[in-house]
Amino acid sequence: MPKFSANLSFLYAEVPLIERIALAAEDGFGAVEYVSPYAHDKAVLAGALKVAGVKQALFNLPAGDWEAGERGLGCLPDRVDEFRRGLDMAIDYALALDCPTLNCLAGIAPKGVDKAKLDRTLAENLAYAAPRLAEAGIGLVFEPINQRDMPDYHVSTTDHAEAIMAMAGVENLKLQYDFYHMQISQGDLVPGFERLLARIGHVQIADHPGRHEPGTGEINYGFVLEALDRLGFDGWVGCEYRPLTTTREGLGWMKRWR
Ligand SMILES: O=C(O)[C@H](O)C(=O)CO
Ligand SMILES: [Mg+2]
Repeated sequence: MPKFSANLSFLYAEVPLIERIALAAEDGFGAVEYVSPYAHDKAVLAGALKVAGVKQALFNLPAGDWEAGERGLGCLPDRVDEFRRGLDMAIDYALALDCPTLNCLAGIAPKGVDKAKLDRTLAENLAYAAPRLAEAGIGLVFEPINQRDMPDYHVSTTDHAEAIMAMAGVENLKLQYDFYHMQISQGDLVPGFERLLARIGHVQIADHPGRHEPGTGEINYGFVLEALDRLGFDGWVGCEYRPLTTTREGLGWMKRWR
């Protein structure tokens, strides 16, 4: 049975983040994840997880100035110091929240900078972070994101991500396989997942078009989720979709998997 994590940057958006944790638990999610915990006191977050009885599955390394359009520091050659400082803060939060996995956002490719230099910077940052996270008992993932939702995001395909992993050459580095982005960037969803299974540390789901609940679009999530089970994927499956109406009204698709 897939283990579902509620992505609180998308679900229960009608209430503040801390309150979303209890709602996710009431609806049967075993874990929560979100883009960023850093605006919140880690003790408050840890307390809310404990009271609700859910785990923290994932969050992202500090990703720069989100409001200004930044989407990660991973590939940015002039932000390496900031990346490293952010890593320390992320480890601090992950230990307080008992979070097993952190996601590194590669970032938007700056105009006019050689792509090979961006690749090298990303690989070096991942190679710096992975062993430090391993020492703290935390896994590292990074995620290809489609160009339509995030124009100029540096990594959009699994081929590119695999090349970066080969350059980084470290243990403790896996992929975040987001079926929504994969559908837009390259398709071949289940065979692609199966080929990379041993290198996948976290999964996320949403339907396409619209990035809404499974069952609202063209992706056959019955088939996809059965495949995850059949293939023995035992990581968290993050529900990273925008509910068509409210989160609760849109949870019908999950009943089959309880
Ligand atoms: O957008 C996504 O798919 C991500 O998983 C993310 O965390 C950045 O928005
Ligand atoms: Mg995602």
